[in-house]
Amino acid sequence: MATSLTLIATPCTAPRSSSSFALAPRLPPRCSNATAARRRAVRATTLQSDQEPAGSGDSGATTTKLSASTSVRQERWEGDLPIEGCLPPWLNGTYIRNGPGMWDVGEHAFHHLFDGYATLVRVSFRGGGGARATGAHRQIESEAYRAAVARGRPVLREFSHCPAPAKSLLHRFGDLVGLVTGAALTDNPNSAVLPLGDGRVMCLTETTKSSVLIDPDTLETVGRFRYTDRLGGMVQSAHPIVTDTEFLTLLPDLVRPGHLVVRMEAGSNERKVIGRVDCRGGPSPGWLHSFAVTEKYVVVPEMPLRYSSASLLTSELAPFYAFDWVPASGSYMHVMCKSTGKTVASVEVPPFMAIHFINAYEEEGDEAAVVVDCCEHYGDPAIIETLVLSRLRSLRGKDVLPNARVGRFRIPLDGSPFGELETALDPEEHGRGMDMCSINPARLGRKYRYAYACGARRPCNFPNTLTKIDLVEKKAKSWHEEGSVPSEPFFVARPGATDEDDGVVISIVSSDDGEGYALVLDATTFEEIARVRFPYGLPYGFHGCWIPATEE
Ligand SMILES: CC1=C(/C=C/C(C)=C\C=C\C(C)=C\C=C\C=C(C)\C=C\C=O)C(C)(C)CCC1
Ligand SMILES: [Fe+2]
Repeated sequence: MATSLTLIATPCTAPRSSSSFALAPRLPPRCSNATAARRRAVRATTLQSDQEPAGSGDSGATTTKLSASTSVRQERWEGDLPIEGCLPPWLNGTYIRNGPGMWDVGEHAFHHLFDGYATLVRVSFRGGGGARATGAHRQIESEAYRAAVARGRPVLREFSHCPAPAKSLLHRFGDLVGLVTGAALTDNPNSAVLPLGDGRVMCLTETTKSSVLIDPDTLETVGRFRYTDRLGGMVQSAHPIVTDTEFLTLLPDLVRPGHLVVRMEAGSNERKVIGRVDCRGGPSPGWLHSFAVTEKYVVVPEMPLRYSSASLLTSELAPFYAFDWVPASGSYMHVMCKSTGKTVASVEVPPFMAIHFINAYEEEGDEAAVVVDCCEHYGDPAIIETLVLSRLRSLRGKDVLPNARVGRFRIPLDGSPFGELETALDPEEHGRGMDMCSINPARLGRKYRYAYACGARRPCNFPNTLTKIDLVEKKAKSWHEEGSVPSEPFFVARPGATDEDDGVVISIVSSDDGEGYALVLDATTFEEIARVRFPYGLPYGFHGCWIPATEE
């Protein structure tokens, strides 16, 4: 494991994605066998194997293996990728994944998975006759990242890292201003990557200042996304709900515990308030990484893992980094009508701990309700500590991943004070672990059958399978390869499909032996149909997106 990082600002000479299909040398023919595909040299010309161990195999650069929790060794790389198996003829477009790929800077090694500086990984596919794939990775140039590289240590507050207080009184005053204004918080956008309805592509995490635009072809950081409204706010959901027409998100209010529900039209930079939900427990809002919507409603969760205002304002870590676990404060679900901004239900629910919400829908009739599904950790915040890097690295193969289930809330819309939380299917189906979920986006906010997630093949200390969960039959199918860590399975629908699971699932896999590849599964059968190998291992990443190719 490297504890320091040499940054190599590598000029990319390899062709770029959209035009690269035309320029790139021919890759192995469709449905080539794995050996033949691997024998073809990957053009890894931008990897500087003399300076940094970059990978393995045909690139010629062999040494230290990169795996899920090893920092990426170069700022960027771009090149052609060999395809093993068959890409579906309709799979034309670009998959981009965001995540915390760099946990070491200068002499500083971060402590937690969530701390890493954002690394984008891109795979552009062209299926059909003469199938091709190109790949790339690149660091997002946030202020946090650039300052850390320049100083050889982190300068802003990351998830588990608070910079030491300044020595001089004058600088301490500066620190205080930074804390109160939020300027001391990171802008490292390592969580989601989202194509907006107007064609721009945004990356972000939970600080409002972290929203940036990137170029999906070059992965270059275009610049900060500047909200032109005056809503301010230090934090936001890392998972806005984005459609062709709008961007919906929540802005937690840390002073008067609650959340603003806001909407931004495609093409605009101005968020407008739909309404406000008051939190019912205290002393601050429940941590809100993601939330759910139905066709009519926005569902605002409130769990007992709450923002620690004291931690955020004093730059000292709380028991759970930026959060306090306050079980006595209760758990609630609030439902706001999108068109009126009125809260139509606010119910107490059994204790829960959820980072990622899967989907929600309305049930009509005498017992009208909103059903909300999430990756639920049995009301226990232990998962946060499981994701400490030293544990991820040292406890491989040990059965220390806390149990998780598909938690299904039923929120009655008749004014009843309580909602229900049940387990949607036997958790043994997915190995008692599950998180990092996706659905067919056409089912967003509607009744749906399939969820894709990372599950567990025990013993394990981290989710290590891809799983397709059938919420009707209450069964799951899984993909697993010994020693491999797959990231969020991302569903891409076949153009023109009507069946919910007609498409593919894409995930990027980091294996213990230093391999990195994009895996393409048939979403119906959940069988592997192709893999596209990078010439080096890839760090773990969080969330992906799909950008269909435009007609040529
Ligand atoms: C959370 C706050 C901050 C920073 C957050 C950042 C930088 C990233 C959060 C990423 C998350 C929550 C990823 C979740 C992944 C879950 C996994 C892999 C689960 C696996 C389970 O089996 C600030 C900005 C520091 C301050 C406010 C709060
Ligand atoms: Fe997330």
